Amino acid sequence: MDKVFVKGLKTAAYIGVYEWEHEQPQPLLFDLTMLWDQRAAAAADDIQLALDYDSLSKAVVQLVEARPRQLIETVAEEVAELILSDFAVTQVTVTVYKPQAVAAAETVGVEITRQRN
Ligand SMILES: Nc1nc2c(c(=O)[nH]1)N=C([C@H](O)[C@@H](O)CO)CN2
Repeated sequence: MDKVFVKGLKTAAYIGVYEWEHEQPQPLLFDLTMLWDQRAAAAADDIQLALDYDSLSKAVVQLVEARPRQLIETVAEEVAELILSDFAVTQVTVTVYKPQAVAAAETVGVEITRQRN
């Protein structure tokens, strides 16, 4: 199956288990990979038949920045749910990076793959 992807999507999120993490935003980055049959869009050369990575990215940023959360696992699940419900996608892989979480590490994160029921 074909894929549409977004790599390194930047957000500023209130995220973490510590009180101070809810007082200032910190970067959360996302890689998003969606299964998508692109043949109809390519044949018609029509954005209406494509998975629009621009509107999808904007929807993800809006969701992530909307409210504070404790765990990056929660953010990953909510982003996957949004993409499966609001876009005609059957499977999505969401990777969340929290680069400022562990000083000794380049980054930390989680990755999930979810399918539409
Ligand atoms: N599996 C997780 N472990 C941890 C998380 C998390 O979201 N998922 N969060 C924290 C703290 O918020 C940390 O990032 C602060 O530096 C610790 N472990």
